[in-house]
Amino acid sequence: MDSAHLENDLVNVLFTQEQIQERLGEMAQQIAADYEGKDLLMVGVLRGAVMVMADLSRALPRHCEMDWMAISSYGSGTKSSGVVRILKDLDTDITGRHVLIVDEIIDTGLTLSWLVNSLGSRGPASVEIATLLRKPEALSMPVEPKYVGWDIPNEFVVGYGLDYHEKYRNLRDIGTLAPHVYS
Ligand SMILES: O=P(O)(O)OC[C@H]1O[C@H](OP(=O)(O)OP(=O)(O)O)[C@H](O)[C@@H]1O
Ligand SMILES: Nc1nc2[nH]cnc2c(=O)[nH]1
Repeated sequence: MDSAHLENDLVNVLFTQEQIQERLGEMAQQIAADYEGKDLLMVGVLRGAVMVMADLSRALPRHCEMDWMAISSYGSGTKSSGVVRILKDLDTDITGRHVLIVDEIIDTGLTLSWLVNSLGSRGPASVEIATLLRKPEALSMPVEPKYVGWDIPNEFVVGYGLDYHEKYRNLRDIGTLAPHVYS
């Protein structure tokens, strides 16, 4: 599959790579201001958050540490159920640390509300969330990301870390897939 083919599978580009970098730059400025004088541990949620973590952290004009978690949500079909299992835990002791969870999308909100509770029980100084995208369903969940790139409609999106059957994560833009991909 060449890159031209990859781009052609998008029916609608929601955010271009330029828009994504600009928005992440704005979020980074806000994060830098909010965490001034504090240590900052950014926790990426594998695998989709790899791109956001790479670009958001490099847009930060300050030091930060990074760690990663891999979690799996169980549910029927493609829906998350909120029953979460840790596949890879943090290597860092977060007691007394300022933790910023970095993810690319909050959909139902189940995964991150579980993760905030889980990390919150380890005695951190604070736990906040930065997500590039948020879908409407998450607004009715007890999960309040401090930093949100964009609120988007309830559509399945791919690119910039977001996959469809593990493909399209390496697209630079974010968009919706053409119907022929699903058939
Ligand atoms: O708000 P929710 O409905 O719980 O969904 C959000 C989760 O879904 C995505 O991960 P996914 O399970 O697709 O795994 P991936 O990062 O490995 O692609 C995303 O990174 C969040 O962790
Ligand atoms: N690729 C992808 N993964 C998701 N996980 C939760 N919502 C989405 C979405 O819209 N796209």
